[in-house]
Amino acid sequence: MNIALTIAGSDSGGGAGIQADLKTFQELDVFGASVITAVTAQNTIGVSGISALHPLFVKSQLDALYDDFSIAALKTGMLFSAEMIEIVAEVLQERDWQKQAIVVDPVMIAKGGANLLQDTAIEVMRRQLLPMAAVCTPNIPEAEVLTGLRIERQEQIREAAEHLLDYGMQAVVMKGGHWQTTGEHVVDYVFMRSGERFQLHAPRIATNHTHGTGCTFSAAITAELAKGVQLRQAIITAKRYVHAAIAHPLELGRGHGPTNHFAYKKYGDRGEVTYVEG
Ligand SMILES: Nc1ncnc2c1ncn2[C@@H]1O[C@H](COP(=O)(O)OP(=O)(O)O)[C@@H](O)[C@H]1O
Ligand SMILES: Cc1ncc(COP(=O)(O)OP(=O)(O)O)c(N)n1
Repeated sequence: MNIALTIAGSDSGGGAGIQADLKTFQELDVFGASVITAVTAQNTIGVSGISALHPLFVKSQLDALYDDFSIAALKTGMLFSAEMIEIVAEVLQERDWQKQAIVVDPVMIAKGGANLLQDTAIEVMRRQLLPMAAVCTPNIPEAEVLTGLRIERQEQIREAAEHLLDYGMQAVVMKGGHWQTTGEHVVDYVFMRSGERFQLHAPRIATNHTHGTGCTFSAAITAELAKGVQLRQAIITAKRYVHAAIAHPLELGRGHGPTNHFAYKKYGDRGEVTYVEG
């Protein structure tokens, strides 16, 4: 049984954060372990409170896992503060980070507008975490913050991705959920260090139930990597997983409802996700 780890915040509403990650791991047949960085009081309407754990207790959780388990792949989600990122990076350095596939989802702002990463943490994320990533999965606003570049035209997506690849990661997925939102399709742009590039296309689903899409996508990549799947195929399968989760909403809550983590196993992706080279 392959073990995947999520280092992220708890979403009491169950649609994003640790809860989305563990559901995704389970559905994709890996054993999920978790290190909680912060607890949020959250539902589909928004975040009403955040209580970050002490970074030393985050270290205790990581040490407890590494003293017992062999982690095949891990993802980071809500890390909240510079101190938290520093301690996570320090433990990963001590624990042979090169032997694990690391997925960095640079979570910054929840759909309801709550800030999940302090401004002072951005530079620490750039310097200490991004260089360890096998893949980083920013949405377009997150990519703008990480690179300091404006992304208004398609060629600027490539420029920003190349900037991110310079930090040392093997691949970057620029998620298109927030990009050209009037179009019929969503496109995610994948840039690999090897020079390989491809786009993932899917019909844009008219739904309010997109809470946790980014967490679910990065968790699915992590699960596939934990099973030993190559990075390109892991990204494609993850896209199919999250697309199915959006396409079959559960209609829960009064705001941005959660995606359906059961859907991929039940219905597949209906063949709606395609990829295009370049
Ligand atoms: N309305 C939608 N229809 C289909 N796919 C979507 C939709 N919204 C987001 N996605 C997909 O969900 C994944 C997460 O993207 P995004 O919503 O941009 O991330 P985040 O939650 O981090 O902001 C991407 O693969 C994106 O293309
Ligand atoms: C605890 C926690 N972590 C991450 C998020 C953000 O998740 P994301 O997948 O980006 O989805 P939205 O919040 O944008 O819907 C979160 N809300 N809570």
